[in-house]
Amino acid sequence: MKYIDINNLYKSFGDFVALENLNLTIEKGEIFGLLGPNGAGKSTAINILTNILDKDRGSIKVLNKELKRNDRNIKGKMGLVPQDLAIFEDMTSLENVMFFASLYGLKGRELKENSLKALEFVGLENTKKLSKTFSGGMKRRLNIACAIAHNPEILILDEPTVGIDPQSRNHIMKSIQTLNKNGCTIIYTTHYMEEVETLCNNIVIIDKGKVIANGDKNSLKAIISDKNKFEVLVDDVTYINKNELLEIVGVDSIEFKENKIYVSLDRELSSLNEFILYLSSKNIKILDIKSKIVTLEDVFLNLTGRTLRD
Ligand SMILES: Nc1ncnc2c1ncn2[C@@H]1O[C@H](COP(=O)(O)OP(=O)(O)OP(=O)(O)O)[C@@H](O)[C@H]1O
Repeated sequence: MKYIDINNLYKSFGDFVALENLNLTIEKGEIFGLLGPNGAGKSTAINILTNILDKDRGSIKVLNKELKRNDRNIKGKMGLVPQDLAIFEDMTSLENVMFFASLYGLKGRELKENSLKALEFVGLENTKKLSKTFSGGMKRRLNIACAIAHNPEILILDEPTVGIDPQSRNHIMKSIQTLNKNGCTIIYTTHYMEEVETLCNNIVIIDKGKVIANGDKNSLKAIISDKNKFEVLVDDVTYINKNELLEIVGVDSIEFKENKIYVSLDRELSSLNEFILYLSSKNIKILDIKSKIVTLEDVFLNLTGRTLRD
């Protein structure tokens, strides 16, 4: 069953087109991944969906009904974890969660009980300490607690793990999976493809306000199933010209990391031979070659010629 259906969503800021006829469908009960590099339009789409921003045109249907501005019923079913922390630093964790839950109409005992449960769920204690004393990871978890105390049917998380320690990241990943198992539909936006690969059933990759690929992770990877990826360790990359390598027939993408070259090659062509001949012609010593597993990052690189974190 479709929970959200977005059709031809268009938004510009002056001359700049942030969303160019975006189409997305989110099924009830799934963890939906919205993947794209910085500036792709993820937050713009989320902000329109949550009524923070007005669209220019297009349609958004929630549970088959066109989303109207300030529809309280639909808003009450949603929880938003915004990209920028939205907590009051001079309040305790419980005060923060109770404040946001009260905006959704919770009162009295239910307000306190739900807020305590949300804090426990994200692994935060109810202390007298003010939120400003919390670590970055704790603040991120509090940000999530504030969005779930009213038990939303759909939770939208806009890059919830930016700049946090691995322990908090793991905790957040697990919390999202548990919420989903308990019936909450999740929209997860990020530019960390590893998170999307771990969490999401369906994934849409957007770039420059447009969908460039969608499907589950296996069907997305199948887009480049005719490619082999290698990690080539060399003694020196100084004299390698990326453009010359890209001119070799069958060389699809090239990335450098220190003395390693990551190369994606067409399986059908003998481009590996040509690639090695090029390195030899420059007197570059190959120290090691490893075959690599294809990731969603490679899919993005293949489709756009850029990495997600360029
Ligand atoms: N209010 C605004 N005025 C002008 N331009 C804007 C505004 N909001 C967003 N943009 C531009 O629209 C584009 C899409 O921004 P958006 O925040 O949706 O991207 P994003 O995919 O969420 O990226 P990030 O991961 O960096 O947040 C960016 O180029 C951004 O500069």
